[in-house]
Amino acid sequence: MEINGGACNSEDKRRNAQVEGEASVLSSNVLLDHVGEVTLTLHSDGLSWKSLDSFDNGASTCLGIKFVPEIATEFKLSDIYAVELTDSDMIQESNLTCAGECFLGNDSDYSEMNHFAVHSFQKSKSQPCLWILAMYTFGHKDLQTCQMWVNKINDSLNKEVGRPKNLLVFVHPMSGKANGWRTWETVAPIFSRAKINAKVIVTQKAGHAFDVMTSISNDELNLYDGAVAVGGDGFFNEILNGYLSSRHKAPFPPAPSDFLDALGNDVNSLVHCQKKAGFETHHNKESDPFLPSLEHNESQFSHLGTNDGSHSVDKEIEYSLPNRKFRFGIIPAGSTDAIVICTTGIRDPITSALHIVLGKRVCLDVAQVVRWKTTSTSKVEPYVRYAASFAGYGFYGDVITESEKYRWMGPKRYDYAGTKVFLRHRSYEAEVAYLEVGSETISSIPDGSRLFGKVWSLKRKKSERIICRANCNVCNKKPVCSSTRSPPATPYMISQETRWLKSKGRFLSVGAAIMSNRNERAPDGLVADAHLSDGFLHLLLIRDCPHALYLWHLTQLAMKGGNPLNFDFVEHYKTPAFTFTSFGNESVWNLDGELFQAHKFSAQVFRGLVCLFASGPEV
Ligand SMILES: Nc1ncnc2c1ncn2[C@@H]1O[C@H](COP(=O)(O)OP(=O)(O)OP(=O)(O)O)[C@@H](O)[C@H]1O
Repeated sequence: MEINGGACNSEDKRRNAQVEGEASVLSSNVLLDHVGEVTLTLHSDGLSWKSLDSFDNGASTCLGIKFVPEIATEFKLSDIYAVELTDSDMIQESNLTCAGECFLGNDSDYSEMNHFAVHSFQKSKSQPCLWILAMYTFGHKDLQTCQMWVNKINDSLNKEVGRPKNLLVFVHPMSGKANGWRTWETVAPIFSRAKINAKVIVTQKAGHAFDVMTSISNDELNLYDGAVAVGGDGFFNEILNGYLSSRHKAPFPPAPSDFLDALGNDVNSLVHCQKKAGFETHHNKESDPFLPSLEHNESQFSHLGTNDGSHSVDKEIEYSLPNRKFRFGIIPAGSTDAIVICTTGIRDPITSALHIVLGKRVCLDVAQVVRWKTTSTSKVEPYVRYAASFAGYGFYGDVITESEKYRWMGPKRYDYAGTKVFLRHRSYEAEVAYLEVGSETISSIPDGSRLFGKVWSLKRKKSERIICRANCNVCNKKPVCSSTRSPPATPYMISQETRWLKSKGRFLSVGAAIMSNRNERAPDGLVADAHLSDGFLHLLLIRDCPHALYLWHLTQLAMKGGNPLNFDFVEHYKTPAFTFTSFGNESVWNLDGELFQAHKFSAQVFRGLVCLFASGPEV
């Protein structure tokens, strides 16, 4: 269809306007704000415009000065998030510049125009991960023509797959520098322009979002396309745990090998405890010498479920995981925001909002952590938590504990607490066992690594590292998210060639990086080549060492291009599962920035268990 609506006084140009390339859906001559008269064409996959003025490539002169508009001449539908009729007065006030006046003629002509705006974005030239809002305003004398353009573009946008329509938005008002609400106010117009229904919940206290996510029925959850966290990593972790705690059904990871020894002869108490907590025993064939794995059922979180009558975790529909439709979004407003940086490449609320409204998708590995015992003297009470980015003990736990005393400092508390904990230089005794995966599984990872452990880590040159980025080959190798029928397997469940190896001693820290954890303090992250969805975590064991060497390691972490793992006291293992037992004085764990006390626990990675509205960083 072609419409010659008479935007300006150039009838001939309009008639002669030809659309090159593929067949157009709609074409009109309109005025493009800041450019002049153009032929605007809607194709099946995007919009393009061509200047009808006698200037090359849209370049023009204004008062004798050559003006080359720095705006795109075509944009893909997948990059357009909204189109709307706009108020001409508003446009006139906000947009008329020298260029606009020159091109558009006098003010009275302009005010007779009707307008529609196409909302898209541009990538920053200096930082391609930074997406900047861009609005293109088109004018036409005929209101119906403008309305038709809006309708046609909207029809095309409605055919774009994967865009959310209904979202649950959790805002943590006290997050970061206590500007969670202001951050939401900044991005909310993007959601309303994109006609997304957002149910906004401003949290009143810690645990509020968790309660909402656990108590919402699966039927109701299915009405939403996702949940958005306006806050930090800890806040996202809380929402993730609320989502998974009653819905993720999978065998537990094998428990630490001395687990039965610790119980002595009182095996009955373990069985009793499992039953009370809603667990069933489940024999794990491959985990010898580890305890048989346990499987939890829906009554595991009975305190949050139907047993106490306060919540209605529905029984009628099973919730399948991973769920491709239900995605998480994070609008960064926290103190560190490592998950946002790793999944969008930048810490910017507008960029994150655009990833959400445009319906981007990336899958994330999630670590399931099962705490068997809180302290050495406490009884066995299995308790499950999930972590998306990082679990750390020793230095990392102590920094969080210390920083809690200085909440009033805002995000700076981490630097202050970090310095104090560094000066203390405390080490902790622990035993870590990790699963070494055989060649069958390793060969499925197209990164050339054939050996695990320290050798794997230290012998690799920086140039051999494959960094996780948008459309990452490593993460896309097995698209587990495409299957909504069966639960994702952990890699060691597939492979027959598995072996548990142990490391025991005094550690300054024990860390498990599920993703690279890039952040402003560690520009390459804790592990530069960790992937978002390869089914592995990176175990980092930092053995007790002289203070100066530890400082050197931390300095390397803080440097872009540093090599923090290249030290004798650093052990690095890529593994899908590990167990941990502490001895003597204990530190605490830090799970995605939140405190977690555990004397004995097991962890396993579920590949691509959840999806995020993000496309991976363009690093
Ligand atoms: N309204 C609230 N008041 C106080 N705490 C809250 C509130 N809502 C959520 N929380 C809790 O605050 C914790 C930290 O939130 P968030 O991650 O957004 O902030 P942060 O400043 O980045 O802190 P951290 O660095 O500890 O992650 C979350 O675990 C969450 O449970």
